[in-house]
Amino acid sequence: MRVDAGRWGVALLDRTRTCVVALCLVVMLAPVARAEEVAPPQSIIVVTDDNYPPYIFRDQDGRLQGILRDLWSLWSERTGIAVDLQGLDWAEAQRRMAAGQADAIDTVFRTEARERVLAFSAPYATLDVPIFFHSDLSGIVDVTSLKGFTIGAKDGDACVDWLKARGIASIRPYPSYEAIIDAMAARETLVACIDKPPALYLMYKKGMQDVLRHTQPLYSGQFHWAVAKDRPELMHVLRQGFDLISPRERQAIEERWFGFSLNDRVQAEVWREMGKYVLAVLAVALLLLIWNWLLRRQVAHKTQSLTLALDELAESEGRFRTIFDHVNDAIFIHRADTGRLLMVNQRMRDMYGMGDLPVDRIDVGMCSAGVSPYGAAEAQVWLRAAAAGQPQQFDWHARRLDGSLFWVEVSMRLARFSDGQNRLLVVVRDITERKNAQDRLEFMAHHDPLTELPNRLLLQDRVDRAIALAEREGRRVALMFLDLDQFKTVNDSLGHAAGDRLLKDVAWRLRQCVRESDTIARLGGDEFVIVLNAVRDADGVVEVAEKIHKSVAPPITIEGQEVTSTLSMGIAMFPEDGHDFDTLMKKADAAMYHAKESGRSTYRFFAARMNADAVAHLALRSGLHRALERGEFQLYFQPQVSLAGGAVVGAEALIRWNHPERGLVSPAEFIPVAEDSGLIVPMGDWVLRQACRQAALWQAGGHALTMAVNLSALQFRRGDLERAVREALEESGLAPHSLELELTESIMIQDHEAVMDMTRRLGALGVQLSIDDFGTGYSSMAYLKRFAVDKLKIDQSFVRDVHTDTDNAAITQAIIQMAHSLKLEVIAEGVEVTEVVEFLRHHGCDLAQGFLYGRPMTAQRFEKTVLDGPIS
Ligand SMILES: Nc1nc2c(ncn2[C@@H]2O[C@@H]3COP(=O)(O)O[C@H]4[C@@H](O)[C@H](n5cnc6c(=O)[nH]c(N)nc65)O[C@@H]4COP(=O)(O)O[C@H]3[C@H]2O)c(=O)[nH]1
Repeated sequence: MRVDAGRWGVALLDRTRTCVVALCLVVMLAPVARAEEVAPPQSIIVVTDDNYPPYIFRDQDGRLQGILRDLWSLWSERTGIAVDLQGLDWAEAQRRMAAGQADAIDTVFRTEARERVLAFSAPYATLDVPIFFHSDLSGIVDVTSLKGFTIGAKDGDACVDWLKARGIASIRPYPSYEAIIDAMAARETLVACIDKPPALYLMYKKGMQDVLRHTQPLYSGQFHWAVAKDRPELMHVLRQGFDLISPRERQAIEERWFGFSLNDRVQAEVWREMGKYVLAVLAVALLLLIWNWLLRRQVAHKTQSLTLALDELAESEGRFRTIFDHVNDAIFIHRADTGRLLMVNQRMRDMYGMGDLPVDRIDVGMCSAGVSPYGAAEAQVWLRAAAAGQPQQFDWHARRLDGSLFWVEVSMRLARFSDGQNRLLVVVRDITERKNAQDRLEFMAHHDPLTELPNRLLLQDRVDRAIALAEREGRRVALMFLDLDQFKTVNDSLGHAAGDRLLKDVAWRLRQCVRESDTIARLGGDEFVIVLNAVRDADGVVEVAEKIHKSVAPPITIEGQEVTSTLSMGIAMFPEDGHDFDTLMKKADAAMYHAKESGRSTYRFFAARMNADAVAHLALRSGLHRALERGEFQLYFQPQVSLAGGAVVGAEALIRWNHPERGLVSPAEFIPVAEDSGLIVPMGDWVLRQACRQAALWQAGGHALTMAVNLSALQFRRGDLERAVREALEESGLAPHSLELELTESIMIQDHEAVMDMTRRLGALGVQLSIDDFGTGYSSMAYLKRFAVDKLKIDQSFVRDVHTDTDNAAITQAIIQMAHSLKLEVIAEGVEVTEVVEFLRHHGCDLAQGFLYGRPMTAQRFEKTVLDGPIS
């Protein structure tokens, strides 16, 4: 209700004001009319565009509607002058105005042409004229960008003149703005020049706000109404009439058609446009914010990852460094071109004694022995191959920074680094121990471990070379085969350690006798070979042989014993005796045996006969093996006589070999061979059984004889001597005290404890023990006391000439006295003449044995000549 009352109030106020204004207009116009004598018109014709919504347009019924219709109605109402407002096609409206068929024209822009004929009111609306275009087009921003397009425009519109004035001729005319908008909706026209207010109005009406866009205004036009220039009184009337319409009324009319004032509408449009921009800007800002946030998150993430990676890298670097420094091998990286080291591990520093020396002050050359065959030339070959991508592995003679040398195994390969540079990665292993072991093995393969002299293998090589050289130079080579005469005795009596010492001493002495270029080799046992290179003749060889004899002659002391060693030498010459190693060796060996047979401690050159002897010697060795099986051995017996009464009280069993071809062979020839081959043990057992059996037979025949049997050192060491003796006694039934075992001095002084034990056990069996060949070995009272021996046998070398040789007489006498002081019986062997018997009797010797009483003989002969016939 209050609202209605308000409206009514306003209407009443307006009507009152209108009456006042009309009255004033009459008052005001009266003097004018009087002055010009022109009466105000009763009615006026106003032509206008009929299609410029919302200013003026026709509704569905064809009636004019719009702001201008309402304004002119109000004007008519205020002035009392009827207004025939004619909405026409704009061109027609202009034509009628020009033809004087209308009093005023509205919705007209002010142009120069029009100013010439029309008088214009003040502008009442400012209208932008932009280009409208489909939103899917781009690049349309100003008039120049319109070229190539057909521009839609309302026929007779100011825009047509404006475009043409700017060279745009391709214009499609439409009867109204609505027709243009419809044509654009149908995409018949894509671009059009339309005044902005009707365009926006029509787009809004047809829901095409999003279909079309527009440029900045090409220009701005202003709406006027106008009258013919020659009708100022009419202009005056019209102006006064409009002055009667208040701005508020005008605004109310505009709001009614726009819904709000045109300016507000434009403002809203601006705000809407701005809003779009603001939204777009906000959206962009938001996107930027999100992007920024995402970027920050990504950066944070990356930073974290990077930190982690750096930590891992540092940790990995630490781990790498720990491993790098603690591996057992030295590792270094160096430049292949300059050899300069770039990186070394701790092991490398330790191995090469680098200390804290900066790595860039070391090059690989400083780490190499640099001596052939490991010199710079070889290194270059390996370095080049490794730099070409072929991994290399080789042994290298390395040098510590203090100059000392050692052996390494080097593995070298190309390493490509991230900086694109190629380096060599080198792993070095200290192989000094392995190398030394290899060298030692190599040495051992070619040398005798005891004396470190070349062995047979190396000897052969040296002989071959010496022969080749001598052949070229027309010279000779001497091959000397040496054998130590007493080695066996020393070895058996003083033990292996003593034997070894003797061999080493002899080796040392031999070295003093020959030139560096000559070769001394040890073949094993007591055999040595000397090769004299490039000798002129046999005289030179003789000189060396004598030098050698002199050199080995001085005795050496081993385990408190003075040992004198002599050598037997056989010499073969190239080219006379052979052209190859084997031949020369055989011949030198044969010559050596010949030297031995010739009395030892001498040398012999090879002669054809020696070869035959050597062959015979070999045959002896092999024949001996078969002799026992074939029953080729036989025992001979030599009588032992009591010097006091002249009775035969015993016999010594002496072995003989009835060789099928050679006849009787002396034990002096085959016993050493049997000892060498070990055959002496079964042979000794056989002798024991035979001798006991024979003694028992003789005893059974009424001859109370003791039976003396020789024992070899080997029987003591290897044979089960006690068992053999017991069995022989048991088998034969001989009383143990009738068996006398002859031991040599050399047996007595070997492995004391074992020998003492054995002699005690033999003694316990009840057998007698005597020492054979007393005086030739290491005659010592000490062991005579310790061993439970019963008898001494003075060696025949003293006895034989005791009547003529005072020295031997003195020795024999001393032995007899000493033996008796120890309560031992004494027997002298080698008694050949009665003078010796007298001497022995005179000095109290108990027994005698020798050719004087009978040579060794068969059992039958012994019975016939000794047992059955008295011995004088
Ligand atoms: N010039 C000369 N010589 C005399 C005289 N009286 C004895 N002979 C010899 O002197 C050697 C004594 O034996 P042997 O010293 O034990 O020396 C023995 C002994 O060591 C060894 N032998 C002999 N038979 C055996 C044996 O059955 N077993 C062992 N292990 N060795 C034996 O062979 C060596 C040599 O034996 P045979 O040639 O039989 O030589 C015997 C004997 O023929 C003499 O008045 N003048």
